[in-house]
Amino acid sequence: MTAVEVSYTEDGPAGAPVVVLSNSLGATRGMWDPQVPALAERYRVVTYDTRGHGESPAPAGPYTVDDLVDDVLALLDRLGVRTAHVAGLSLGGMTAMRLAAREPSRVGRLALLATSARPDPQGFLDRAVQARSGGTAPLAPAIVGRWLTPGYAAAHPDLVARLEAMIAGADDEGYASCCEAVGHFDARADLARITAPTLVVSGAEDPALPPPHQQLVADGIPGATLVSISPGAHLPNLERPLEVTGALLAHLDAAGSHA
Ligand SMILES: O=C(O)CC1=CCC(=O)O1
Repeated sequence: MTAVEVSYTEDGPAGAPVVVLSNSLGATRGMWDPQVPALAERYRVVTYDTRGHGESPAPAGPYTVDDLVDDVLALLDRLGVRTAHVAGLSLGGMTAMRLAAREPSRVGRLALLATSARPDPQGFLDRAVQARSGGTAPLAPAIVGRWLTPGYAAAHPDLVARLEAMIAGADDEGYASCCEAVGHFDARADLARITAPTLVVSGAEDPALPPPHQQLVADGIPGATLVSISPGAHLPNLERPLEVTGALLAHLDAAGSHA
């Protein structure tokens, strides 16, 4: 499929090394709001909406994660960026992982949060059917119930409402097609080929993609480091922003890392 022109935002100094942040299924680039200000102090931070989400186009499916990688490469080309650090969460992590395996020269350092090299397919394929038939809004409460730990969600009703609205705002066909991209994703054979220095982050209580998924990714990528955020669920960057931002900065700032 032809790459689409995704909608994006840039923050930080124009001449600084570039960090691209890729969102999870159902979220928008706004999910990175807690990370952007600190990262933008010394990086040119590019956040974008994965196709089917936020302000990006939602062409008719099916999509594969390779299509989403093509969108990121097209974005980098549009920005005149040859090499970027790339961080992604969940579906965004799958995009980042596949990008690093396919185009190693375009990725400096890699950060893979709450993601998987082989998600359990059926749940995502079933969800694609539900999104097409009934829309994303009715799915939102159950999905957000996996993004935050129960205690944190109960204490932060405004955040829960904002996240549910993000999911309801996704294009139904685009969201369903991204569910299918997740359901068909299998990067297990890619892992050993990834050469970018890699940080893997787990939410210790993540019910969506539990820690064994990130353990498999960290075990498969040569030299990868695994950090567990506890308590933390599927979006630990929202619930534990200081820890996750700190881990990202420590990884990106490592000596000789500047892309
Ligand atoms: O939406 C979920 O339930 C969890 C998830 C899987 C892939 C992704 O990006 O989010």
